[in-house]
Amino acid sequence: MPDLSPPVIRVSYLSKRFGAHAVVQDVSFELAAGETLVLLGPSGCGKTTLLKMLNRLIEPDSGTVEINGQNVLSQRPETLRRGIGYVIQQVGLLPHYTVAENVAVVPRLLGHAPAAIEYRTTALLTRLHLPPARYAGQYPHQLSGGQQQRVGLARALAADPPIILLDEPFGALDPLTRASIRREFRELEELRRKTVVLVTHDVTEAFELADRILLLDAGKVQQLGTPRELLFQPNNSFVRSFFAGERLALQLRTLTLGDVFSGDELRRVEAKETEEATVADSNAPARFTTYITVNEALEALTGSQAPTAATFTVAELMAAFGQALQREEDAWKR
Ligand SMILES: Nc1ncnc2c1ncn2[C@@H]1O[C@H](COP(=O)(O)OP(=O)(O)OP(=O)(O)O)[C@@H](O)[C@H]1O
Repeated sequence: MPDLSPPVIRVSYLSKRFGAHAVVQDVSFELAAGETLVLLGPSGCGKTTLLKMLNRLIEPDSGTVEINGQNVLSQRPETLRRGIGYVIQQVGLLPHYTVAENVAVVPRLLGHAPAAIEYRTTALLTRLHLPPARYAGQYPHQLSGGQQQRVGLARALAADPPIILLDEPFGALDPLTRASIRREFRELEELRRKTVVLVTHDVTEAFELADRILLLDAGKVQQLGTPRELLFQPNNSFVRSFFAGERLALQLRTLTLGDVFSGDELRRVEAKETEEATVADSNAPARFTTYITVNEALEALTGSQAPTAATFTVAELMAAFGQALQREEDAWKR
């Protein structure tokens, strides 16, 4: 049976001008429940304007946005926004409220019971590595940028909205903090179930987080597709040149062990891992499954927790990766 449920977000022919400047032009896309769409493109291409039209912080000139099959214009903006989590680069925490009070803002507006709010706040802060005993009573200025960003994310998740919009959520952080928060973000079970639209101009970030990427230039969609499609099957020269500078890094993050090794080779690795797996605790080294990316495998092989079960070396992995790239490029040429 085909799935007849409407997409969670459906955007049709959305356009917006500021004066003579057409900032978003005829943008359409659909997003299924649980999908993460990344809006990517150079500075000023209209990403933030597009994102803000989803929760009516900006009203479009033409086109429609439907959330769960309902036109957003038929709902009061305040009601609509309470059902959609929103995180911005500047975080926007209330300076005179504690961390716990900041997280509780929307659940309070929604009239949730105080005990339920406290339970939820405690759980979220714990999950986001901000132990409540230490951080719940602190004020935003007492936190580092990365910690403030986590509080912003906890606040967006507090009322458990099915949709989360994120505008350059890691933009203000230094590259190392940025990479580690991004990893935590990806592993957060809470977010995996949600429909997410995330704005970034960072291609690595887009490739790590996106199920699909919408690449914009001057307000127009240049390509909408999976990271793999954008990388190996670019629609036009803009798409190709946009990724040219980081091609190798992106290829390493796109191809998985399943792509580079044959089924037999992977079965050998998995059999050895199973044989050697003694305690499966959270400190156990990463396991080499079909789905882990070549980049993750390289990090595991060269890191302090190199899996003893590896049946291949870095050199063998790179050779197999080179061959897989060739196969991939040949396949798209055909
Ligand atoms: N309220 C406004 N009035 C006039 N022009 C605006 C307004 N908001 C945005 N713009 C212009 O629209 C264009 C797109 O802005 P937008 O913030 O959507 O881009 P962006 O892709 O998110 O950029 P960045 O990555 O730099 O944040 C820019 O040229 C910007 O100057």
